Parts: sequence; structure tokens; C-alpha cells
Amino acid sequence: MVRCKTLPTCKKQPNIFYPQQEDDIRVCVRKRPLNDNEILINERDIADIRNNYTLKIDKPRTRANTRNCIERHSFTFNEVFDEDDNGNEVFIKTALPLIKFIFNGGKATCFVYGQSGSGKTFTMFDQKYGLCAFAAQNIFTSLKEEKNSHLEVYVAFYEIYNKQLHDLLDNRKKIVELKERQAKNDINLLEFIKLGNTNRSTGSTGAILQIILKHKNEFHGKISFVDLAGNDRELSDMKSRMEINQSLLTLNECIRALDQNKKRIPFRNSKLTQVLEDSFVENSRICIIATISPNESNIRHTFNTLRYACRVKE
Ligand SMILES: Nc1ncnc2c1ncn2[C@@H]1O[C@H](COP(=O)(O)OP(=O)(O)OP(=O)(O)O)[C@@H](O)[C@H]1O
Repeated sequence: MVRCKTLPTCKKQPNIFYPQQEDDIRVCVRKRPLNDNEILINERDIADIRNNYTLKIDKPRTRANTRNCIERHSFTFNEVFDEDDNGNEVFIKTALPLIKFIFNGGKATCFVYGQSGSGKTFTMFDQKYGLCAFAAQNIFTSLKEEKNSHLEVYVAFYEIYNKQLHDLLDNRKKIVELKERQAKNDINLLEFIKLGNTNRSTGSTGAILQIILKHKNEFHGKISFVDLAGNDRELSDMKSRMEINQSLLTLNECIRALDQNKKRIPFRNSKLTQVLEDSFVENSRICIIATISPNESNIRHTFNTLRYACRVKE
């Protein structure tokens, strides 16, 4: 194969002079390693991470009357994580700035978005290497500092299924009024996360874990970790599929509108954005982590994920 041309598909360039971790909206990408099955069948790794901001995807192409060639597509984001980057490195560059922000009274949201099996849940909720595990430790370490010692930690964990909220900490009961539980320490918080994850269903629009800081029942700050439904999910239930598509589309539109300081943000167009509305407005920060599979046979989904992520900050 020969390379036939280079196609820049995302023009947004990182501004290296700007303190990127302070951006209100950040878009990052994480590539997972090839798994055992993919290695067994000699799948090619088509995602080449060039540096902390750029990845290139080699797209094989067969053209009439020409030799087979490779199109190289280049994408640039606030951060790009390789398969060798561990959970702590991802945490430091994505969720850690958000946690510092909520201790200062802000509202933050961290999303994982991508194809099924690309590492969304691993990135967010793995009990050892996930962002939430590092977040739990970091939050309770920060509470030991005198300036934070008055704060308490509360948690809520729910999913959206057919436009209805279900409490993942209470056997998926339909939520009438959202219940928050106090977490006494990081281990206790991780137990809540583990319990919620075991109660998750397939076909939901997304699972939302909220960690809330309070002082004497008064709100101080909040971070929401949102594990979105796989963007490739084939569901027999048409209603769920439509709802997931609508939510992903609206989420993208809302974040773009916020980025462009538009007056009208279309929160009402999906249940997901409706429930997250208060986290999006005023004193808020957002980080999206798009997860991708590196193997050639998932290339279509990988392009979909990267284009979605690019559109957020176009
Ligand atoms: N960065 C990574 N390093 C090592 N293993 C990973 C990584 N990302 C994902 N994996 C592994 O890949 C598999 C699929 O990951 P995961 O379940 O997180 O995917 P997902 O995107 O949440 O899929 P679904 O949408 O179907 O829930 C898991 O076995 C996970 O441990």
C-alpha cells in the first residue's frame, strides 16, 4: 500500500500558549490497546498518536484504476491519550482540574463518549484505574485540608431509560425525587459506584454519577460523571435507539451553543441535557473524553466518534 494523500479532517488547533486545563470546554481522546481477539486475528492498529494533541488515522482505500492506497486523516484535540497512558495520567489531565474547580464552588461535567467496547466504562468507572476511583481518593484527600474540612460529600447515581430516571443505588427504582447519599470516605464512595454499576441496564441513554460537595446541607460544588450509551449500539428497541441518538445530538448542540456563547441553548430537546442543565450554565466546566478502538474493522465507528468530538469545538 502507498499513502495517497493527507486529509485534514479537524481544523481546530490547540493553542499552546493558553493554559488548556483551564478551558471551560475541553475535548480529549483516549485510544485503548488492541484486545486479545484483535491481536489473534492480526488486526492492524490504524490509530497513530503523534503527540499529546494529535492523532492520525490510516484509512485503506481501493480506487478504480489505481493501486490500493492509504488516506491519512489528522485530528487535533485538547489532549490525546495513547494505549500506554494509564488511568492516573488520564485523570490528571481531565478530571483533576474539574475537581479543583468544584472545591472552588463550580459545577463540572465529565463525559465519556464512543463506540461499545472502546473503553468508556473502563475509563470512567473501573474500580482501580477509572477516573472515579482517582476522583474519590483526591476528593477525600482534599477534605483533609483545613480550608475544605467543613465540606461533606454526597452521591447520586442514576440512569436514563426511555426518558425516565432510574436510581442505580436503589434497585433501578423510578425516581420521583432524586435521593443523595452521604459518602463518609473514599472506600464508601467507591462502594456506591460499584453498586450503581452492577445495577446498570443495556439500552439506557447514559449513566450519571454525581458527587456533590455541601456545607450544612448548602450546595458548594458538584461534578457529574456521565457514561454515555455506545454510539454504535444496535438495539432491537427502536424507541431506545431514537432516544439515544436524539440525546447525543442534543448534547453536541448544547455544548457547541455554550462554547459559542449563544443565548438559547436547546436543553429541552432531550432528557439527558434537561437533567444536566444546571451543571452547564454559570460557573461550569465540561470535559468530553472520546474513546476509540484502534483496530481497522472498527474504523467507521472510530471516524464517527472523532467527527462527533471535533464538531463540539468547531
Ligand atoms: N485503556 C484501556 N486499557 C486496557 N484495557 C481497556 C482500556 N479500555 C478498555 N479496556 C478493556 O476493553 C474492554 C471494553 O471496555 P469497556 O467495557 O469500558 O467498553 P465500553 O465502551 O464501556 O463498552 P459498552 O458501551 O459496551 O459498555 C474491557 O474489557 C476493558 O477492560
